[in-house]
This record gives sequence, structure tokens and C-alpha cells, in this order.
Amino acid sequence: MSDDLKARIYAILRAMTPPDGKADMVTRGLVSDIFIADGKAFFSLTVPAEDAQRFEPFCREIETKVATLDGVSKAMVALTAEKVAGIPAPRHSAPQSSHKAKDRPSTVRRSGPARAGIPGIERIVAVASGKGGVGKSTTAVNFALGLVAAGLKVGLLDADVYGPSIPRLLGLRDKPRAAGARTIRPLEAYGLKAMSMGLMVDEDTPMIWRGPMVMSALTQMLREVEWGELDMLVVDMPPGTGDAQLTMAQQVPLAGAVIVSTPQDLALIDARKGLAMFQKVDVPVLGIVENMSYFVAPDTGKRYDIFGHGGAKAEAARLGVPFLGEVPIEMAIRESSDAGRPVVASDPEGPHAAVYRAIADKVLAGLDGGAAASRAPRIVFD
Ligand SMILES: Nc1ncnc2c1ncn2[C@@H]1O[C@H](COP(=O)(O)OP(=O)(O)OP(=O)(O)O)[C@@H](O)[C@H]1O
Repeated sequence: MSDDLKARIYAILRAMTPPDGKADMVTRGLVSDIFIADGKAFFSLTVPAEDAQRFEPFCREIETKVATLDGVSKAMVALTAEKVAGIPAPRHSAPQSSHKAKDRPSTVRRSGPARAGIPGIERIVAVASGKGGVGKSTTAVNFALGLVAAGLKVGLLDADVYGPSIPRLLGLRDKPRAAGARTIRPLEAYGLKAMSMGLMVDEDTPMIWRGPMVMSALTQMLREVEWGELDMLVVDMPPGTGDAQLTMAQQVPLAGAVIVSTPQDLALIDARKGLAMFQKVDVPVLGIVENMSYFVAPDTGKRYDIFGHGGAKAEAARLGVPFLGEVPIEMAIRESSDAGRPVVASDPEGPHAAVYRAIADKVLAGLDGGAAASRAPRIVFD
């Protein structure tokens, strides 16, 4: 059934002349896999970056035509820009003075066109891990809330289609609602705007189908969610370093990536792979967070390094990337997450919130200082 539908969609695309007057998009191999779920068809078209605007009306025309097919209630076509090897995506680079959470001026949101390629969004930062279960989503949520505490306007995009957990972590139960004809309003919690691919994917969608839709749905989420003006969009990436992650790292205009690891050796090996992946696609690694780093006994306050803590710090030093901080393994972190009340929001004055805020501040400092430092020698007056 869906194969037949896909064939009919390809036929429509074959019959349409693209705005550059060249051969049709299917023949040129510029159409992604077509994903059909719940009567909605998603796919993306790859076009040269400089032609993207010209192709927008063409995409809308395709959507209208595809939506007339029996069995399709809606079509969503995303444009992805073809990157020329050796030319990195535009990167945010404005140097700023050092950050201090409390005295951050409200003018921190810089005006002017977004340099990260999504109108209104200043920077996109990925939170990634080499393997699952290391606390990536917990870190992403609390890091994003740390940025909110620093006075930034922040969005959180859950790109983990295999195990979306942001709705649970933020206690979000509603489905997002349409804003305009083609846009969706993000959900909001604790001052964060949030959107999850999990909210868009039918729960019955077989896992095997989810991979191909990642790219087109992700582009859609970036462009068709009404994020408004954001200083930063945090993307909770799917765990791992496979093709899906690589493609995402390549296609989303990332200002940088934060890698989450646990102290165990195995996780560190995986973290190293994550690091290599971002370096391969020329995305700066903003640093490593060591999660579940140590345990503090509630009765005695004594610290135990149950997993042989410190591995991530040493590894970060060896690899020459910043070490962003260590988060203890802590019941309060687990329980507050599982109850949809992340610790930075539910206990803002507590010690764990302070750890996440410090991580957020380090990332901001790295983004602002790092890009400047790589461009020109810095002259420091003491
Ligand atoms: N520092 C911590 N202390 C205690 N529990 C934690 C901590 N960090 C994460 N957890 C718990 O570990 C579990 C896994 O965390 P989380 O879902 O954030 O991991 P993940 O890496 O995103 O996993 P997945 O790969 O499944 O998406 C959750 O139950 C979470 O509450």
C-alpha cells in the first residue's frame, strides 16, 4: 500500500520541472526516502544552498499535488541544502564579553539575521552521546534550563525518534497544535519552548521506518515550528554515531556539540566516536560532560567515585576539548526527571542545578570565545 503510494508520489515528482529548468528531481537523485505515516507523507529535496529560496514555491506546489492523492491527507516537503565539500556551513562567531549568569543583560539576544541559517534562531547546539542510556536527554533538558537561567531564550528539540524522552522529562502531555497553515506551535514548559519528534510520530510506526524520516522531519521541525526568536536551540540528538547521526550533524547548521558520557571506559570509547563524528563534519565540539560521575552518600555526605570517576576529564584533556563538568549520580536528578520536573527548574537553588548552570555558562563562554580565538590571535590586557 505505502509502496504504491510512494510510486505515485515519485511519478508526480518526475512530471514536474524544477525551477532551475534541469531534469526532474527524482532522475537527479535529489529526493530522500519518502516516509508515510498516519496519512502524512514526508520527504526532503536536496538543492544547492544558493538555490534554496527559488525552490520554496516548488516545494509548496509539490505538497499541494501530493496531498491530492488518495491516501495522503498532508504532504510535508523539506528543502535540505547541498553542502559543497570544504565549505563549512555559516557559523556563529560573534565574540562576546565573559558571561555571568546573574548579570547577563537582557540584550544578549543579538538582533539582525540569524547566522545559523534558521530565521530567528541565533545558534543551534547539539547534545549527543556515543551510546544510549548515559543520561543525554536529562543533561540536554537541564542544560537548556541552565541557559534559560542565564537569561537566554531557549528552545529544545528532541530529535531522538527512537526513544523520545523530552515530553516525559518536561511533563508535556499535549500534542502540539497547528499555528498557521503550515506551522506548528511549540509546547512550553519552565520557560523553555520544546518540540519532540516523538510527538509527531505515530506510536505504532515501526522503528525501522523511523530512520529515513529523521532527516526530512528534522528539517521540518527546524523550519516549520514557530520557534520565534531564540538565542539558542538545543537539539537532543539520537544516541550513537551511525549514518543517521552523521547526516544530521552534517545537515543541521550546528554552532557546536556537547558530548555526554559516563565515566565507564566503554562509554568513553563511544564518546570518542561521537567526538570524531562531529570533527569529521567540521562541527566544533564544545566539550564533554561526565554524567553519573560520582555518588554522595545522603547520610554522611561522603563522595564515592563508584565508576572510577575522572575518565572524561582526562580524556577531554587528551583530546584537547573543554571539560564542561561532572554531574553526580543522584536520586533527586532521576526522580525529578521522571516526574517531569527537571532539577534545574524544581530546585533552582540546589547543588545539582548549580552544576548544570555552570555547564551552560561554560558552553556559552566557549561559543563566544572559541570562534573568535580561532580567527585571530587574542591580545589580552590584564
Ligand atoms: N545524573 C543522574 N543521576 C541519576 N539518574 C540519572 C542521571 N542522569 C540520568 N539519569 C537517569 O538515567 C536514565 C537515562 O537517562 P536519559 O533518558 O537522560 O538517558 P539517554 O542517554 O538520553 O537515554 P536514551 O539513549 O535512552 O535516550 C533516566 O532514568 C534518568 O533519570
